[in-house]
Amino acid sequence: MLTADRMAAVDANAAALGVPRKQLMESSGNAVARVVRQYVDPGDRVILVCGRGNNGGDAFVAARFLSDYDVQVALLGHPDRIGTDIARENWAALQAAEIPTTTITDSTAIGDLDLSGVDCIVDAMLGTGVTGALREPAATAARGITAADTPVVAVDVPSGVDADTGRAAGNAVAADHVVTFHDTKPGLDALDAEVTVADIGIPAAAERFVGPGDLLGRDRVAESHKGDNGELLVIGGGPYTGAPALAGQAVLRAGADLVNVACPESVAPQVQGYSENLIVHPLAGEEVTPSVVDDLLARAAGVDAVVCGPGLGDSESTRSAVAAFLDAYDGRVVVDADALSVVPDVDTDATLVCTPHQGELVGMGGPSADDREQLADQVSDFAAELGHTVLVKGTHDIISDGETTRINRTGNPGMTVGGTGDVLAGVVGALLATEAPRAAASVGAYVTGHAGDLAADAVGDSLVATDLLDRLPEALTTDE
Ligand SMILES: NC(=O)C1=CN([C@@H]2O[C@H](COP(=O)(O)OP(=O)(O)OC[C@H]3O[C@@H](n4cnc5c(N)ncnc54)[C@H](O)[C@@H]3O)[C@@H](O)[C@H]2O)[C@H](O)CC1
Ligand SMILES: [K+]
Repeated sequence: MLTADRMAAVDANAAALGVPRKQLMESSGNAVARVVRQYVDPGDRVILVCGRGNNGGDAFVAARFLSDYDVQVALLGHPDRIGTDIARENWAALQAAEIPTTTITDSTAIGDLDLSGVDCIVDAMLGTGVTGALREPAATAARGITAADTPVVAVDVPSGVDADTGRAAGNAVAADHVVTFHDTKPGLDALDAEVTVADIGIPAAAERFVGPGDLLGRDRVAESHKGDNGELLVIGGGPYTGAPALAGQAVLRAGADLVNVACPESVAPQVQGYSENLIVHPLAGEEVTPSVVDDLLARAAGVDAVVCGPGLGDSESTRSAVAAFLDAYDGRVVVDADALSVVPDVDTDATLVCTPHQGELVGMGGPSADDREQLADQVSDFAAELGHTVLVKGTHDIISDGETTRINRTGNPGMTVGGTGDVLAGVVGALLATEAPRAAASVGAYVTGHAGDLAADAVGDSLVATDLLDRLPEALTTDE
């Protein structure tokens, strides 16, 4: 079951894997023609009523697969205003092949659309691109198609229906049969229509591997205010100073608005010294101890997400403090580094994203396996048991919440240098402020690895963690 947004992500991931949308459209059109043939005999009349988007494009392709029939392609709108290159190319192919087409360019001419004597109507006016109620001429055409006493095959979703909800903002086509692509859509269940799910050749990898499609639809709101894109608290430092500073800077580079770094007063000036962009809160003492937990809880109460772990060290007192914090906190937390080992023993209401490398995973009582797919299955079971999202860092990162498991393939051997894990924790934290845990972990791993790949292109083996910070803005943008 895929929502329209997830479908768009999978589609873009397929394109990145070398299966471009035009190829998918070819398979979609073929699949539509296959269903149409169930309703007609050779020589019968088929009319395909098409919109100017890719839904119409699917039907332009279908028309080429229906050469045994008396086919008519009706375009609602002017051919010059076909919205996408791939639909326009398929429209041009119809002209070159002399397949009969008509265009309906204003709302009065829609009355000329003669549906009498037609044996099958293909509804390809609108698919997942619909916004709001059907406008003219589609609204009138939808009434005509529904009123005709003829089998109606809808492409992807009946025009006017929202594929996510099954509802229509205005009128919509009542279809007898819906041919949808790759996977079913939530809104199709509620319809009184037969549904065919057509395999259009999207590789399973487009869903399994995190890709550029996963970055879609997460643009910052144009008129956002300070805080809308997240305020974070990083809890770290003590034996180390660089780790919390890297995590804090990564939070900002990944798009959050504000970052507070709570660290022992002994290292606070040093942490602040790395960057004027960080708001540093000194905690009493030389390491994080149970006596500062109330202070941490008070600071964490006002933020959108917490990153806990970078540079904390693993003293008994620090581990008790982390356990007490997680015990009492109910927000969203990325748990990294030395903080990870306490997770299996705490009973927390917080929503955790744990970011262990394979050694830390074992330290948490988790699995180990050399085979990626075997490890992925085991990580899924481990995450389900833990009740939290787990991101296992490695050559290929494994992300699972126990329900869905994703693999990230960005990144390179140069990233085994110190500090890249702190950057990852900060990036995931920033995303966790505004996104669901699995999405934050998946996109965080992808973006951090991508930043590492961009850095490796520039500096090769000399890569250091701060190189990643500089490349995060580019790694977060998508060409889509
Ligand atoms: N992987 C896939 O899922 C594939 C899907 N394909 C097909 O592509 C459509 C979605 O195409 P898209 O171009 O994004 O949108 P539409 O064709 O549905 O509509 C865009 C078109 O409609 C106009 N419009 C929007 N709202 C309204 C309205 N209320 N009234 C009138 N007109 C409206 C808008 O202005 C645009 O011109 C998907 O459903 C599949 O059929 C491809 O085959 C590739 C693989
Ligand atoms: K449709």
